[in-house]
Amino acid sequence: MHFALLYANNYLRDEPLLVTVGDDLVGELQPGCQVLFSPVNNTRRSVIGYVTEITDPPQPNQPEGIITDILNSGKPVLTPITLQLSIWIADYYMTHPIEAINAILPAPLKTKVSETVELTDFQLTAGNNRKVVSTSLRKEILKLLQQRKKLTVKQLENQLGKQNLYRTLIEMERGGLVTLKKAFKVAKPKTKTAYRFRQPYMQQELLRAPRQAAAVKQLHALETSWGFPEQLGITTGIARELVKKGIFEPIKVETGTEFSTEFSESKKTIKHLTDSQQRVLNSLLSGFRSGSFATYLLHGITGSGKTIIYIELLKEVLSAGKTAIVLVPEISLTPQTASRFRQYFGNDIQILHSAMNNQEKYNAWQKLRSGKAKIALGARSTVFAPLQNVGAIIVDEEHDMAYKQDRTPRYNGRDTAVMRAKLEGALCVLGSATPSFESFYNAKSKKYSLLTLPERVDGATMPSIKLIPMRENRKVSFSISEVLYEEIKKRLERNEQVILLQNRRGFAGSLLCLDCGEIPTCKHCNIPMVYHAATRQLRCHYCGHTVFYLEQCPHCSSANILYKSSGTERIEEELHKLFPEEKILRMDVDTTGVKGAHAMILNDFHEKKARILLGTQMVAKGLDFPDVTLVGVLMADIGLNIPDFRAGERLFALLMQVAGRAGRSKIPGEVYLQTYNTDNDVFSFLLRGSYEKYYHLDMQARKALQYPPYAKLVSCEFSSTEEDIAQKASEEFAEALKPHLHSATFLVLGPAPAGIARIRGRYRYQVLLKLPGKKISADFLKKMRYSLMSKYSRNNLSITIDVDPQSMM
Ligand SMILES: Nc1ncnc2c1ncn2[C@@H]1O[C@H](COP(=O)(O)OP(=O)(O)OP(=O)(O)O)[C@@H](O)[C@H]1O
Ligand SMILES: [Zn+2]
Repeated sequence: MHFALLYANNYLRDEPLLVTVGDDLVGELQPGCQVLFSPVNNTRRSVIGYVTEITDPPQPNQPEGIITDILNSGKPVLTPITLQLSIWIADYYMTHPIEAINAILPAPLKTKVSETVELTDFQLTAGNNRKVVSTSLRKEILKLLQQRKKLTVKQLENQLGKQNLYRTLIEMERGGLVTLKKAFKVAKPKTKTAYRFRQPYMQQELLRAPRQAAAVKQLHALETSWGFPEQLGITTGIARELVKKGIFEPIKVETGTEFSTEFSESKKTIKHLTDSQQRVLNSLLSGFRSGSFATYLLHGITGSGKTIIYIELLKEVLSAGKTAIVLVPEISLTPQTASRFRQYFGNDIQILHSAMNNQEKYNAWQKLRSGKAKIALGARSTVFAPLQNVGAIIVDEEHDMAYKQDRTPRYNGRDTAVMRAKLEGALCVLGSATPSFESFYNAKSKKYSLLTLPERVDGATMPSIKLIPMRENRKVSFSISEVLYEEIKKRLERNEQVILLQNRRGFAGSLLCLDCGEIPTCKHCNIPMVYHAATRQLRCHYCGHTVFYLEQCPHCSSANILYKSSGTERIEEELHKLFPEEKILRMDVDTTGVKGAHAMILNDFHEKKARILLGTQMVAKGLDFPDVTLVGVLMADIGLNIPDFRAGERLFALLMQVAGRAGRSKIPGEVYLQTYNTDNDVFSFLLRGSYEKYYHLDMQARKALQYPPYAKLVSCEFSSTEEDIAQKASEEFAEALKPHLHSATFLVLGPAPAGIARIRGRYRYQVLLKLPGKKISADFLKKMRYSLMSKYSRNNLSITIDVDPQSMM
């Protein structure tokens, strides 16, 4: 008898299951293989599992089932290193190994979609290779395939009345007779009807119906050549009227955000690296050549030319016969970076993004697994790319919050990258103009090697930053000061470009009644709702709940409403009034909901089809446009009010990043921040351009209060549809913890209702653990979790443990 250890779906355990291996599979099976196994007591059920070890001789335990087949052509789906990584994730982030494995593998690999079998050309032309076709079973299979060309494994099994054919098929594949692969039904992309002008728009067209006229005007103003009825402020009925009149025509537009490679930029040849770039590259290259694990933090100011250093490093990695991983925060937001890498590496690079369909994802994964592509570039989960022999892992914009996954397993892609590099014996490079304070601390304490690029390339200088105190300055519109207005005007006169940032949409558009003080809040989520003028609706940004809004207080009917801070949409209107001739590009969640929208907006800006780009945080990320000479932040204080100890760090980074979009070539840039509280430390250090001084200041506060990096945080969330259960469970948890931890080395905060006390009808309580001594037994926490969950299983209790939480709302 032969045995193996495996983790299986639906078995939420920390220890692997012991199973027997069918005799015919011995020799095929390797650690990392995806298999089907049948539990002892239910041989008809088959569950997908992942083998971690082949053990022989047997252990004293009773086997819990038998492996009946191997999937994925018998090739392991986990490399020895991604297998180790899954165990590390499970341990560090306090989840189960099977959950970590399921996070590592892309969806199409985990589906029950049966693999299909096809004859190869070789088989059709070269005649039969006697050795391989010798058994009658194989002959039967070939005969069936000759009739039907392509069959799923299941169909073959049914037709032949046999089970577990994989083993045989794998051998036939090896003999070159058939190929096995998964084929997915490609779902038709979702589309929605939009409208565009049938003929080029002509001003003289007189429309008496005011709504139709407004819609025509609105469509003219949009950055896209088409618009959905709600963007045009009309019903589908009115849109059809316009179609009848021959003014509009309907088109189908694909919805869903998708990365588009349509961002086109001609390849820039960089003749030689600057001295600083060369110095940094040399350090990285010698680190790489030494062949051992090391982590570098590349602190290069905005516009210092980090991308080309990554590219030069990767060239060396590939020529040494190794592979590499590049992580970016959100791929749709950085089409420019992705396209630059592609220009250099062509087919050697595989870009991964969440909007690929299953077939594309599956193909991309196989390409990396087989070594046909040597570089994987993508967001967070790309850290799990099935590459072997990884020589370098690059984490661009390493400070970005998007690296943290906000569902189980709650891993941080950046930290996982460092761990994977360690397991691979590879080089890890974390790059940013505003490193996370944790990473900077690690560099200061010599855990990482610090490399700096202190100046911009090509003689460009850092932009100058100025504050506009809003209380003392005249405004030309609700959200724009006279000073900023004049500066924008100056840039337009010189045909330069402007980027305007309005921070965070969740806070923009909030309402307050100046008569009764009412703030409309979502009845499900207990958070303020946001006003959307286009649809005249209030919307909850957590659960999507909407209500109609008539620009008056729902409580006392007063029309005296304060729009606490304006959303990008409202600012766009103000800009239209101030600069009626100017085309304005707006980039926020509303304008980027359709396929390729980010790239489209950025392309337009790149080609100078518009000179003003207005947006949320999206406009702060990595954009590199030489003609941008002015950056304006409309309410620079927003962001400081988030209940989070990292609020200062985050706002500092955001403002520094957005400021860094200005003056990236010969013409110097200027940055204006409209503020309400000019005394804040964030602003004073920003004016001095002193990232490091602000870091030291913030570190003092963190040290005093024992926040990371001085302590490790673990946040435990208790939620239930019954409020008292969530509260009771969290109290019991906190009580049970106390005797096990010594007050010198830990702190338990709470329980308290979470920042957002209710989401989708569930009440949430939080217990926050600060662990200066770093370690708490994961086993202990997990056991408490299980026992509480089973105690309150009838009350719908769920407990989420978040290690190193990034946001505690
Ligand atoms: N040695 C060089 N000579 C001339 N131009 C260069 C050189 N190195 C980089 N550049 C150009 O400088 C610009 C800025 O480079 P890059 O976008 O890599 O900056 P970055 O460090 O990533 O900045 P940010 O952190 O703001 O995104 C790019 O247009 C790039 O092509
Ligand atoms: Zn809601």
